[in-house]
Amino acid sequence: MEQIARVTGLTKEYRNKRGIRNIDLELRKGDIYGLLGPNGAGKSTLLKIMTGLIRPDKGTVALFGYNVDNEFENAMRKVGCMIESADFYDYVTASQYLKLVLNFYPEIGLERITEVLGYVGLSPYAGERIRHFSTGMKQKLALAAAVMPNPELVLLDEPTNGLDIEGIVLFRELVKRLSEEKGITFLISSHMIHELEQLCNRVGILQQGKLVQEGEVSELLSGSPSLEHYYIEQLRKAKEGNRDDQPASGNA
Ligand SMILES: Nc1ncnc2c1ncn2[C@@H]1O[C@H](COP(=O)(O)OP(=O)(O)OP(=O)(O)O)[C@@H](O)[C@H]1O
Repeated sequence: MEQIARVTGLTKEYRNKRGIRNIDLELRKGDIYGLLGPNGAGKSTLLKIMTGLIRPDKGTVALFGYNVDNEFENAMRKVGCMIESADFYDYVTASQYLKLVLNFYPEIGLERITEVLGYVGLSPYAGERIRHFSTGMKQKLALAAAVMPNPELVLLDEPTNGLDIEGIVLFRELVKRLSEEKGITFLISSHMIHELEQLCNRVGILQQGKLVQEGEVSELLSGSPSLEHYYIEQLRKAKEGNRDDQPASGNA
């Protein structure tokens, strides 16, 4: 299976000694990979390094075979992302905002704006100022921007935060559709285990900055009644293992 992303020995320690430690991770074409972990486990840190927003102390990230650190433009060419809650110029409308995003992609026509607004269910609000949007609507707009360049890899940090039930279902259907129809590979961080169980083919569990477990959802579920059950079990084991270990690198 074609390799889309390769993370090797990734380590980032903030001044407070927290962060992530020695993460290895691989994304293969077509994966919908769920990154699970409690608050402070290191999910955002990992995604920020993968998209070049912060630099690691050690380790490398290769996207499509290009190193994010020194071949950034090539590495990011086929990547869409939504990292932490999106900040917008809130005096512009949804369409105007997406038009600004299009400035980064001169090869893409204006008709794509209508298309991506339709994907996320925001067509009726295309002409409305973002200032009047709810949190969930902003999340949807950020997702629309992430898929704008027809990416082959999409990295999403807590994408369902602030979404209502309908929004969550719509999001799930959208990811599944983009995965099936366009073959897009996804890395999605979330606390929402049930969401990831229904959506992902593979998951990794981050705990206190370390990737303590990963695998195919179908395999993990063969020995557990649910992903939630499996997840809680893994966190418990990791905590027990940590008692005799070094001071934790995360605060989870
Ligand atoms: N800029 C920073 N300076 C110092 N510590 C930080 C910084 N950013 C994150 N941390 C710490 O690093 C650890 C990992 O944080 P991170 O935001 O990556 O976790 P997370 O898994 O995304 O958490 P959440 O689910 O709460 O968003 C936490 O202990 C956090 O307090």
